[in-house]
Amino acid sequence: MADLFVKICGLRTAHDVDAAVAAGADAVGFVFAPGSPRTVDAATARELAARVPEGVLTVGVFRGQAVAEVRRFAEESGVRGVQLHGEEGPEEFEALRAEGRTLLRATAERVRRCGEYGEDLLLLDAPDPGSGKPWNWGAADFTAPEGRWLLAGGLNPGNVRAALAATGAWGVDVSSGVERERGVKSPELIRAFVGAARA
Ligand SMILES: O=C(O)c1ccccc1N[C@@H]1O[C@H](COP(=O)(O)O)[C@@H](O)[C@H]1O
Repeated sequence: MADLFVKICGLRTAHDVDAAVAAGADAVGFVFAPGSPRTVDAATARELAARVPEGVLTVGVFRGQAVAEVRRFAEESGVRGVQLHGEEGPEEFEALRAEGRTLLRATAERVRRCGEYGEDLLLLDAPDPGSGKPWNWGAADFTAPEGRWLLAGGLNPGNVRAALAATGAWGVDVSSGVERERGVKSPELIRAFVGAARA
């Protein structure tokens, strides 16, 4: 599955970014949501994003933050994508769309298709994002949404193939599963994850 879209999230150092890009990630994420062991400030994200080649999408990750704050972080860091994990509705997506960024809508709801809120990519995640806990994507009654959607939540090099086989996801997103300890990425696990996802 050569075209599988892979996003590596929660990067905090130049080393992390270089490892994700070298492994072949399509997108890299910087967490701006407060309270995460992966949270970075806008200036750090700007430095990290500057290392990322044009063809790789840089994404700012937010949870329950006001549009004005999302906009400020996005502008200050220069990320080209915005991932929202809160209760945002179509109005917030519409407001952010005006800035021309790629919009990712992250949800634990059973959403039927990508694009209902004007998002470019839909992200089906666990109720507790960034926890590394899988959700029941393997359940018999799971119905994949239509369109471009990413599976996230508790993925790792050991389970990503099974997750893709069970769901048929268009892409995958990982954070905890490529860390050697909470908040600390492992280049080896990043490589192993991308390799397994695209095997
Ligand atoms: O990574 C975080 O700490 C985080 C905080 C707030 C919102 C989202 C966060 N991460 C996102 O969670 C999923 C999957 O994480 P995991 O692989 O289960 O750890 C991914 O989309 C991250 O972007």
